[in-house]
Amino acid sequence: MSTLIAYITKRGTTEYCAKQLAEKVEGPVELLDVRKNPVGADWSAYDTVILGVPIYGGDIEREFKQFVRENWRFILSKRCLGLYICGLFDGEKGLAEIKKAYPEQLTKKALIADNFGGRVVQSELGFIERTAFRMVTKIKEDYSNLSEEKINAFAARINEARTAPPQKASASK
Ligand SMILES: Cc1cc2nc3c(=O)[nH]c(=O)nc-3n(C[C@H](O)[C@H](O)[C@H](O)COP(=O)(O)O)c2cc1C
Repeated sequence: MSTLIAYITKRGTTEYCAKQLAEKVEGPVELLDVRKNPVGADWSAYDTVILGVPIYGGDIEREFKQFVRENWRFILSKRCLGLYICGLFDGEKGLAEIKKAYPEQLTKKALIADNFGGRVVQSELGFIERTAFRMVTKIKEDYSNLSEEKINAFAARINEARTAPPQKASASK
């Protein structure tokens, strides 16, 4: 069985993370850019699903919300589920952004849900976005707190779960 990594991206960071995961997760992996294919996938082909989305203004894009809303039963039925976001805020704020990005049923089911960090290239932003970004973050330079370690740990957790037997026997004392 294969892994599906479904993501959306505005400026490439979330896609970069999806491609990194695709290299690190064992077995066949397919990438799905939800903006290019909002209808979704042939879900029966996958036992593992990874979802990735960037955070803008504390929220995620409507297109991705709709994709998850329309497919959540399929997503929930998978043996292995991993969720990530790309956002600059870490700590409590980052955790709150993960909770807001994904429905509770999915975060509960997920083996791992993490914020990989984000990247901003000032010259890629339009005037309004640049102004809003600078006001909120006070960051005026190009910036990255993207964590390769988190991507590696995420992939390792998925690989560990995929190779584990489907159900663990309950331990008797
Ligand atoms: C206008 C703007 C608003 C942003 N708002 C947030 C935010 O509310 N929370 C956050 O954690 N990161 C925020 N970010 C950082 C993005 O999540 C980060 O740049 C991410 O890497 C974008 O992913 P993408 O390249 O896949 O679009 C913002 C960035 C910009 C440019």
